[in-house]
Amino acid sequence: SGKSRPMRILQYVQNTAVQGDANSVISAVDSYCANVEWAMNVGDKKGEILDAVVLDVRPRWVLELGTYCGYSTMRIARLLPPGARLITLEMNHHYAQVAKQILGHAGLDSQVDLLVGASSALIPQLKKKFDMDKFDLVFIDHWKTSYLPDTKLLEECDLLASGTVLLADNVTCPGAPEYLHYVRNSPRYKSLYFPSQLEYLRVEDGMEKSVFLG
Ligand SMILES: Cn1cnc(CNC(=O)c2cc(-c3ccc(F)cc3)cc(O)c2O)c1
Ligand SMILES: [Mg+2]
Repeated sequence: SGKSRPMRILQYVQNTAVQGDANSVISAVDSYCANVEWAMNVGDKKGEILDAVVLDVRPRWVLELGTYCGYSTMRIARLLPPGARLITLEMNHHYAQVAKQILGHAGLDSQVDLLVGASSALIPQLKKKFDMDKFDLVFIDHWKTSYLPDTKLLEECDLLASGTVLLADNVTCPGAPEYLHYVRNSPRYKSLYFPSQLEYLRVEDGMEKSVFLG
């Protein structure tokens, strides 16, 4: 039952996870997607790399590109210091609707602003909309062909400070070759690859951590 895969994930979360307990919601999504049907969440293995980066950066302002069901949104939001904000952009209305409900079940919706629309249209509005200046951390996990143009747009909109960390999912599978070449060859980034596995599968994937040097 459940019309879509995101709906089926939401139903499983609502039926099995403890309301207000983010870790139980994260575990519920992982067990559903590992045992019932695969879904493109960052997953538990790469999720531990994401957690470590969030804890290291201790960001005040976080941007996520690509919300999907809100799995990585939860992983980030549950680790944020008080007063920090996570803005997540999703262009698919149905995914956003499901993510909002999953974030609500986890009790994390107060730290998160979920915007629906094209990242290329939303990014230029963020400073004014949220009265903010620079992001401390950007998690990139949307269309793989959008990674590079949106990174250049973040630079152009002056949303990156010296020290801002970009963390990109799927740089090996499905891959983001143009993005990788850019961050690894530009003098404006210090880049490092974190090898891992594609969510819920024994397939190589990894995340690229790139520090903007200003
Ligand atoms: C429809 N859509 C809305 N947002 C997006 C952006 N995300 C992805 O495309 C994405 C894809 C895969 C993946 C798919 C098939 C496969 F065989 C191997 C990997 C994994 C991920 O972690 C992803 O983030 C896609
Ligand atoms: Mg991904």
